[in-house]
Amino acid sequence: MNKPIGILLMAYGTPRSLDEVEAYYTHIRRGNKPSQALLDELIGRYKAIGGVSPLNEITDEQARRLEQTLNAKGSQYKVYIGMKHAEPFIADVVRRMADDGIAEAVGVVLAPHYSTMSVGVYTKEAQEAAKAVGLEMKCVSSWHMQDAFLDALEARLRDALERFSEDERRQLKVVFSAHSLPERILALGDPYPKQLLETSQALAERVQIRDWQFAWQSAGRTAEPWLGPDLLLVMDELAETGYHAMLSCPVGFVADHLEVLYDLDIEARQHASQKGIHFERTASLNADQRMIDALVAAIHEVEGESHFTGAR
Ligand SMILES: CC1=C(CCC(=O)O)c2cc3nc(cc4[nH]c(cc5[nH]c(cc1n2)c(C)c5CCC(=O)O)c(CCC(=O)O)c4C)C(CCC(=O)O)=C3C
Ligand SMILES: [Fe+2]
Repeated sequence: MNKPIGILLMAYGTPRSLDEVEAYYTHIRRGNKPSQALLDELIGRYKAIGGVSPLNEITDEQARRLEQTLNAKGSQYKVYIGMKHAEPFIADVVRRMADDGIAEAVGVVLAPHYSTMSVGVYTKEAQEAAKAVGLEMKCVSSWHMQDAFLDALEARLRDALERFSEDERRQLKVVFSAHSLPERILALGDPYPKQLLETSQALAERVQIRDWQFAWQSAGRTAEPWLGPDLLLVMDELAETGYHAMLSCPVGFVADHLEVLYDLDIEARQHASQKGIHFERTASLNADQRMIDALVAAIHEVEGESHFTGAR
C-alpha cells in the first residue's frame, strides 16, 4: 500500500494563553524581546477580543476539511499543520512527517498572496527541513486567483453589501486590504502588491464595484517605513471627501484573528464612527468549503507540475 502524500498546511500561529504572548511576540520579532509598552499593547489587544484568538481552532478546522476533501475520491493524503510563530513549528512537523514514513509532500500557506517576507519564509523553512530528512517537498507559491477562492470572497462581498441601505450604497467605498510589509520589498520587485491588486480587481469586476481602492493595514512597529496608505488614513480621506459608508474586505487574511478582530472590528470601526462613517467588514473565509476547494486545486496544480508518483 502506497504511503500517503503529506500535506503541510502552514499557518502563522497564535499564543494559546496570555502568558504565552511574550514568547510569541519575541519569536515574531526574530528573537528581539518587545519593550514592556509594546507587550502591554499587544496583551491589551488580545484582552479586547476576549483573551485569546480563535486562530488555532480555525486552523484545525481548515486542516480537517482539507484532508476530508483531498481524500473524498479515495486518494491517500495526510494533512499536517506547521506554524511559523508557535508550536508545532514548521521544521518539527516536517521531521514528524518523515518519521511517519511520508516521502513526498506538498506545502501550502494559509496566505493566498506570495511575498518573500511571508510565504517565502514559510516555504524556505519547510524545504530546508525537508531536505535535511530526505523528504521531497513541493510548495504552492500563491493561490490568490483560484476560482473557488474568488467565489467565496464574491459571496462574502454580496452579503456584506446588503448590510448597507440603498442610499448608502449610492456613495460607498469598498476598501480591499492586506497586511502591510516593509517598503523595501518594492525595490526587490516582490509580487505581493501586484497579486493583491489582481484579487481586488477580479472581485470588483465580479460584483460590479466601481468605487473601490486598496489600503494596507496592521503594519509592524519597526524603525523602517512600511507600505501605505494605511486603512485609517484612507478612512480620514473618505470622510474629508464626503463618504459616509465603507466596506472593508481584508483579502490578505483568510481567518478571524487578532489583525481582523482587533485591527478592523475594534480599531478601524471606532475610527470610522468618529468620522461619521458606517463601517462594515466582509466575514472571514475561515473553513468555508470554497476556500478549501481553492487549496485543493492549488495543491493538485503543484502535484501535476511535479508528477508525483504517489497515491491518488
Ligand atoms: C500578534 C499577531 C498575529 C496573531 C494573530 C492572532 O493571534 O490571532 C499576527 C497574525 C498574522 N500576521 C499575518 C501576516 C503578517 N504579519 C506580519 C508582521 C507582523 N505581525 C505581527 C503581529 C501579529 N500578526 C507583528 C508584530 C508583525 C511585525 C513584525 C516585526 O515587528 O517585524 C507580516 C510582515 C512579515 C513579517 O514580519 O512576518 C505579515 C505578512 C497573518 C497572515 C497570514 C500569514 O501571512 O501568515 C496573520 C494571521
Ligand atoms: Fe502579523
